[in-house]
Amino acid sequence: MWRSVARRSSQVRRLLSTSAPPAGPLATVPAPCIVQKRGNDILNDPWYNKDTAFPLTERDRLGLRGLLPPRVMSFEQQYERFINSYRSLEKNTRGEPDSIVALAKWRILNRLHDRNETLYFRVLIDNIKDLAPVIYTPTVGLVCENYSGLFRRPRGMYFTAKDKGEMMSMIYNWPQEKVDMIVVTDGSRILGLGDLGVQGIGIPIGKLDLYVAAAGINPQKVLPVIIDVGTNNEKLLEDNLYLGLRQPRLEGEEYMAVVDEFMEAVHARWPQAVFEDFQMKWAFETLERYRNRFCMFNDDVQGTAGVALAGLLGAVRAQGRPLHDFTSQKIVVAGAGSAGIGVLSMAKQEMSRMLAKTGEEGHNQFWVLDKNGLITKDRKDLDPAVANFARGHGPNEIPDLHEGASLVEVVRKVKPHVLLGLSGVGGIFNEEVLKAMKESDSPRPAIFAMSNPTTKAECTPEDVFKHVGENAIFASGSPFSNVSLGNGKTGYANQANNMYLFPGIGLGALLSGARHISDDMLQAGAECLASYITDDEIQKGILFPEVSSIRHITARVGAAVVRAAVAEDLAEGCRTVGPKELGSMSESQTVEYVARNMWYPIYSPLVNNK
Ligand SMILES: NC(=O)c1ccc[n+]([C@@H]2O[C@H](COP(=O)([O-])OP(=O)(O)OC[C@H]3O[C@@H](n4cnc5c(N)ncnc54)[C@H](O)[C@@H]3O)[C@@H](O)[C@H]2O)c1
Ligand SMILES: O=C(O)C[C@H](O)C(=O)O
Ligand SMILES: [Mg+2]
Repeated sequence: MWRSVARRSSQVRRLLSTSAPPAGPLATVPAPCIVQKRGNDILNDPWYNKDTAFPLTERDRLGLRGLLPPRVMSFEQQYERFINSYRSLEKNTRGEPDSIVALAKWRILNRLHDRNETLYFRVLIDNIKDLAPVIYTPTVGLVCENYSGLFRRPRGMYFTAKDKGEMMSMIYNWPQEKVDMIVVTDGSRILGLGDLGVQGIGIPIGKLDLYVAAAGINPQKVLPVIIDVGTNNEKLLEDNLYLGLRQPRLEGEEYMAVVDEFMEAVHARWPQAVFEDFQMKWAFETLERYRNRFCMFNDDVQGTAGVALAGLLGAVRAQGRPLHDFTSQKIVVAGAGSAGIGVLSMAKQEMSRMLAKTGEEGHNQFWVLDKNGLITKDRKDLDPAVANFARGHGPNEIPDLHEGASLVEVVRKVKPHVLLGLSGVGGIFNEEVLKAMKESDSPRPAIFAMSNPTTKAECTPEDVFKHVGENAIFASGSPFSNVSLGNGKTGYANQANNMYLFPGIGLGALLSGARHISDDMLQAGAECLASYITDDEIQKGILFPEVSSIRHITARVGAAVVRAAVAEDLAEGCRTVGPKELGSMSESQTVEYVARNMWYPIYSPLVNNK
């Protein structure tokens, strides 16, 4: 794989330097947009509303004369006005508790989202590094926790256990003819915050904001969905203001029947869905059940796996070793849930692929812990997905590492190259554990604290560089600031979040017209991400690109996914571009094709058709 990564990486760099960045508008004169509405109905529709930027001719044409103040502002002026208010808010809330500031920022953005989508997404795209933490992790976690109190307007669709038998007709209540991307949760495991019931809808909303900002999915064609089958969160059940079904979660066949009906209903109208933040048992069950029947993937299992794999390969490069040495890296994973097992499965697959090329035999390179400590074959009632990684009693085992051993014991004895956390428990990579990582067999011990939101991160970058040393490599699921190490040196706080992959996987699947999303398509996306970072950056401890380049990355990941779909004969083409044409595109032409199809927020002239 390394050769293909290196080749791809040089092509990607060439493309970056020679072609226009996919972040900007591709046509200077936007195509007109036909609207069926007039007057106030347009002003109240965030998809068409331009606020004070409606030109006079359009105000006449659309019955808006007199409904707006007379001065016509430009898009740029509106943009500046919003950014100024946002910066004032930052200034005025300085010194307030973090959660107050975060929610104030979310509110001002959410109000813009509700009012004027074009301006909202331009603000988001141009300031993605600053704003991703507001619309996505960590603030999205806070928003979900407080959703019932924050609720002002609905967004997306709410399917519940009480809608059984009605979903097929309900799906036609959604006003848009076409939907390209659906993100759905059942609210059962929201980030590391547990069961938040209906309030989990904040996650599909936040993820779809990223689909628009990073992948250029048209915001008129996205659909956030919550499937509310109740909640087992006692606090919510007792809360009078809770907006979801006040009943315990459906389980077993009753649960599956609701999700099955939703999938059939949604599929009757639109093709693509992404599953997000389902508790482990349902994450795996629904993935197995639907992945070959529908064009869907589970982002926590599969998106996370690809991002982690890119990081793990980066950690090998940082040690100055050939990629093949990945097969002998010792990896300790804290968390045997949907994300942890997803990562382990993909990493194991990658190791097997590498070993198959040289005909070598591999060993179990993973030590996995859950809330009861190290998982061994002595563990009773092991989930089959987890059992694959349980430690045994063979000659390759480290003596004395018993069932249920603590994290610090495991790290001390294994001396892993990588310590990866997907436990949802904040702070478990404590001083003792990190000091044990100092004895790692790697010259660049890597610590991935991937749990979200920030409060659930297994450790902070400060702790890592202090206790493990300056040569350590750090990545986290939620954003942290880099650490100044003195002597002008920087300890990089990478963000290892599935946001680097899910937009590209979705976009690639859409633009290839893939019937379903295969392992090869996912692997191609992960390899593309891994190749994005140069050797110089890797040496500095940079494993993932800046969030500000997410649109560039997504165009390339999307193209890699398209090409993998074509290679596997899964691509049926999209709109006027058929499978044959997709197959004849070179790598750079595929990137251009993907970039060309990314929506970009500019005001289109509106033409009334009523
Ligand atoms: N960075 C990313 O892109 C990304 C992607 C997906 C999930 N996540 C995060 O990963 C976390 C877990 O997600 P999930 O879907 O796997 O959840 P899950 O509930 O399915 O799994 C959590 C696992 O952690 C284990 N665990 C609990 N306490 C532990 C401890 N003290 N030590 C070791 N293991 C412990 C549990 O037993 C379980 O196996 C969440 O915080 C989520 O936000 C991050
Ligand atoms: O939502 C995120 O930030 C990443 C991931 O999907 C998670 O569940 O934590
Ligand atoms: Mg998730």
